[in-house]
Amino acid sequence: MTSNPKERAALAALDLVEDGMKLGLGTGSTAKFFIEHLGQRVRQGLDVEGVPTSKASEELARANGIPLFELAETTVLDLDIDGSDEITPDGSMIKGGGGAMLREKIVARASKRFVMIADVSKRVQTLGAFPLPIEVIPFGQAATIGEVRRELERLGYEGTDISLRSAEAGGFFETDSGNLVADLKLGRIEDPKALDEALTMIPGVVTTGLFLGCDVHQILATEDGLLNG
Ligand SMILES: O=C[C@H](O)[C@H](O)[C@H](O)COP(=O)(O)O
Repeated sequence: MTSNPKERAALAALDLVEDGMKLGLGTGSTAKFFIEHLGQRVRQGLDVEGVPTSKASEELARANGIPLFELAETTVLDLDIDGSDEITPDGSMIKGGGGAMLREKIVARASKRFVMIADVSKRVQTLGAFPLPIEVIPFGQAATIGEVRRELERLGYEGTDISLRSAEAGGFFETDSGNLVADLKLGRIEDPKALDEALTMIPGVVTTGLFLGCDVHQILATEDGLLNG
């Protein structure tokens, strides 16, 4: 058994996978472990298909021989396995550290069961220490950010540091949908629902990294075992 908490959580999620399932394949370093181990099982004969939540996960899944398909109007996934940047005991999350939150939300919504895998450091009592990513369309981004700032002030977040995410190769980070990501350093989010509603009402904001009200099963791992398990 591995001592890596992310891999441990991924392996625990693998136990939930059954023959014939349609799966959502998450994004990030924890989901990567899941996809790699799933690939091993597929090579041993497991019959599943997956919908990746990012181009990176698509490439990884293909390299690991996992059959892929596209979401259609009537597609219902059996199980979505994804990571998180912060999660509270009641399952509210910040996601999007890798910029994949839009596809991740679509896939989570299409799934009968949503399982979050993470190392235990992602567990928080209050969201917001991790900067909240929001996806913004490039057109009029400066005006959109101005609106975001005004909404934050209206909600009582004074002088929030807002930065457009940079790409490692230089320039701005671009999401798989060709948009930008702004990271909001809020520190503490008292009312995530009110914040999410206010931000998503702004026309240039496509979505936020807040995942709220999901019926999510949490698998949190330490070096020694699973939390509560
Ligand atoms: O956009 C990225 C996703 O929301 C990830 O699930 C999240 O950032 C967690 O990633 P990791 O497993 O690398 O901590």
